[in-house]
Amino acid sequence: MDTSKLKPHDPRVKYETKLVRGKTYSYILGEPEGPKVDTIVLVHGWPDLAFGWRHQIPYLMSLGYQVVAPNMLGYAGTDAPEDLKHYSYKSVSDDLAELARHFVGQDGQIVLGGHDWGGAVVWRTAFYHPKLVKAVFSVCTPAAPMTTEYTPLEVIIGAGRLQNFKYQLQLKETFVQDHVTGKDKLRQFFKAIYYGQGPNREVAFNMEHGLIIENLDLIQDPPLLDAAELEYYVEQYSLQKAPELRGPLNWYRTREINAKEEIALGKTNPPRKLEQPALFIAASKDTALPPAMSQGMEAGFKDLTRGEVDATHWALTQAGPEVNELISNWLTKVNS
Ligand SMILES: O=C(NCCCc1ccccc1)N[C@H]1CC[C@H](OCc2c(F)cccc2F)CC1
Repeated sequence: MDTSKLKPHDPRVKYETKLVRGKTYSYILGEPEGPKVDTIVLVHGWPDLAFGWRHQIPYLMSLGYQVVAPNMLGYAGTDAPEDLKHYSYKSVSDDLAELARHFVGQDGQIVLGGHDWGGAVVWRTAFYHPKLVKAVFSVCTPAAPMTTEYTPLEVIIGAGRLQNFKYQLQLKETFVQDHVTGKDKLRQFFKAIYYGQGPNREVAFNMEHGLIIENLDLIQDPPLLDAAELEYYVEQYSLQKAPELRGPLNWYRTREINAKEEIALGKTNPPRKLEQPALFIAASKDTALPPAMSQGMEAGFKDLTRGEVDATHWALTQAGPEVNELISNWLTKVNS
């Protein structure tokens, strides 16, 4: 079968929606041609879409996997609830579990994969739903230990730690959603996020500041998105009513909610090593999630496989074949 990357509105996959714990989720569904080996659920990050897995979906289908890639809460044809509680790791994990069970039944199992925020989500989902998740992988995002006390990000960054997360101090406020609304601004935003630059190599997004609004209109075509893909991102984000980035940015407003939830859950469900086979793929040039952040994560796993690809944060598209090979080799072990 044709394992080339999905194009926008690609006929090789289906585009469906399901009501999941009161929210409508839209998702890409890819069916294998022959007998199904397993079901894989793929979870994207920010600012991305199910389409962000376009290099992986046809390839995994050709290996015999049924692939379910949701647009996560706040994105594209999925609901963007106002209440931030719906965006917590625990709530999103429970959404993914319910969505997955539509495909594998109450006692079935899935392989679960994530990128970026989706990587953070899949580590927690494997913890909260150990019977459902038979194996779990994350691209770029290392596993963070369960929170035992809440420290505001301002305090952590003010103390000189996690400087690569400085941009999150801007994203959690309303500046970006107030200034990036409407198709033209969204188009410039995606050009900036996917490494487009101005005529004098100006950038309009970096880890230090986040969005640099004064450079936004200078940004030219991005190296990592072709014209049709760029339009698809603009079109899909425009399915949300203005401010279109409110839902996606809500993920950056969950830090206290996640901390409180994990502290409470930790009392009845204490941290333990993940028993499932796990794969972590680092991206050598990811400035938001540098490989060094994964130091020591082995301590949380019984069976962790590590890989690395030579790519930026957008490793799924920039190093598609290399990511696919690492996943495939690991899946062979999982199913052996
Ligand atoms: O903000 C994120 N992605 C946006 C990248 C923007 C970008 C655009 C263009 C080029 C490069 C970058 N990702 C989040 C994902 C969750 C993370 O928080 C939880 C967490 C920890 F704090 C520590 C260890 C693991 C862990 F999961 C915090 C970064």
